[in-house]
Parts: sequence; C-alpha cells; structure tokens
Amino acid sequence: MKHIKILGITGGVGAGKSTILSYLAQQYGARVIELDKAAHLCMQPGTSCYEQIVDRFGKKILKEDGSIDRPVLSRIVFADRQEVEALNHMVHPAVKAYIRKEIRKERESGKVPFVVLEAALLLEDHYDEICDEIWYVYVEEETRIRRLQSSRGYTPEKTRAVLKNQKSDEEFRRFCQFMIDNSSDNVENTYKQIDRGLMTHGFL
Ligand SMILES: CC(C)(COP(=O)(O)OP(=O)(O)OC[C@H]1O[C@@H](n2cnc3c(N)ncnc32)[C@H](O)[C@@H]1O)[C@@H](O)C(=O)NCCC(=O)NCCS
Ligand SMILES: Nc1ncnc2c1ncn2[C@@H]1O[C@H](COP(=O)(O)OP(=O)(O)OP(=O)(O)O)[C@@H](O)[C@H]1O
Repeated sequence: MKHIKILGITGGVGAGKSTILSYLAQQYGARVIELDKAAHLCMQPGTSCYEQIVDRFGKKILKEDGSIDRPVLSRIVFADRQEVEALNHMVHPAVKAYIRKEIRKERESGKVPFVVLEAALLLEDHYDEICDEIWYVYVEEETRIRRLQSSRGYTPEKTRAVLKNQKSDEEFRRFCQFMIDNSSDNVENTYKQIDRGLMTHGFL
C-alpha cells in the first residue's frame, strides 16, 4: 500500500476552504474530501444517524420527502450549544469511519499525490490523529460576513451564530502547522501561499 500524505484544511465559516480545495484538486490532482458533504451523506434517510437525529429533534426537522431540512435543523442547533453538541455526537463518529474508509481506498489505489480533508471542526474532532498536518485558512470576520452575505445570502446574524460554535482565531493559530491568509480579494495571492506551503512542508 502506498503511503499517501493527508493534509487537513480548516478555518471558520466562509474563510475560503472550499475555494482552496478546488485549487488543490485542479492544480495538484489531490483527492479532496469535504466533511460537511460526508456528514450530509451519513445523515440520509435509512442511516442510523438519521434515525437518531429524528428521535432527538422530532419530525419538525423533516421535509415532505422525509429527508432532513438542513436550514431548519441549522436554526435549532446553532442557537444552542447543547443542541449542536448532541448533533455532533450523533454524526461525527459516522463521518470519521467514512473518512478512514476513503483514505484506505486511496492508499490501495495509489493514484493521487495526497488527500485533503476539509472541515471547520478538524481540531475539535481530533483529525490530527489522521492528518500529517492541519493548515488554517484565515480571513478576518467582517470580510467573511460580507462574502457569505453576497454569495450565500447568509445574514450577518447567521454567520455570527455559526462562528460562535467554532474555534477562535487564536486557537486555530496555536494548533495548526501552517496559516494561509485568504483576506486578499485577489485569490492568486492565496494560491501562491499554498504552492509554497506544499513545497516547504513535503507534500510534493
Ligand atoms: C447544522 C446543519 C444541519 C446545517 O446545514 P446547512 O446546510 O445550513 O449548512 P452546511 O452544512 O453547509 O454548514 C455550513 C457551515 O456551518 C459550519 N458547521 C456545520 N456543522 C457544524 C457544527 N456541528 N459545529 C460547528 N460548525 C458547523 C461549517 O463551517 C459549515 O461549513 C449541518 O451543517 C449539519 O448537519 N451539521 C452536522 C454535521 C457536521 O458537524 N458537519 C461539520 C463537519 S463534520
Ligand atoms: N480570496 C477571495 N476573494 C474573494 N472572495 C473569496 C475569496 N476566497 C473565497 N471567496 C468567496 O468567499 C465565499 C466563502 O468561501 P468558501 O465557500 O470557499 O468558504 P468555506 O471556508 O468553504 O466556507 P464553509 O465553512 O461554510 O464551508 C465564497 O463565495 C467564495 O467564492
């Protein structure tokens, strides 16, 4: 089995993690796995996570077709830390098992130069056990609020509510091995930092 390195990309909501992931996939052929997307897969009807979530939050969080209405669930959990913790407790073990399986598949096939895992919660969920390094994507809060308002229609209140459930800038800096500053509206400045990081940190 080929040893393929695992790079974690983290940072708060709207920092530009998905933007960076697209670059890593297109420019370097990396396999990228978004934990949000993996979580959505693990919460589909028929899974044990789905059953647990409906048991806890009730049928009011379901759409007509029986799937989970994420904006509704989002309003409940991001208003109350206990609720978000309950959700995490149900979803995160399944996500981690899925990630481990995907990494094993990539190592068996040996086709990609490295694997990238992306989530706001890599540190909380101890993905340092799986990743060779975790890199932090930094953008100051007001810029993120502005970008998310124009691209996703998030109100400043929604962005702030999500932020409150995520690590502070100081904690991200303390626990990550490299920082990418994505504050510039010219994304080429960000790409240059990634190129340099991959080179100097042994991913290429
Ligand atoms: C709460 C849910 C229903 C909201 O869905 P919605 O479609 O509105 O938003 P989306 O999934 O795109 O998430 C938006 C952003 O919120 C943040 N976020 C999501 N879940 C969490 C969480 N549990 N704790 C802190 N921040 C979170 C992330 O920055 C994420 O990118 C959804 O995020 C969810 O199911 N979360 C639980 C799964 C999870 O923890 N995912 C995070 C990585 S494992
Ligand atoms: N350097 C940049 N200049 C201008 N806009 C940017 C830049 N980087 C990202 N954006 C925009 O900011 C928004 C948020 O970026 P993105 O979706 O990549 O964030 P994210 O960290 O993946 O968010 P989430 O945590 O919610 O998944 C997007 O609309 C994206 O196009």
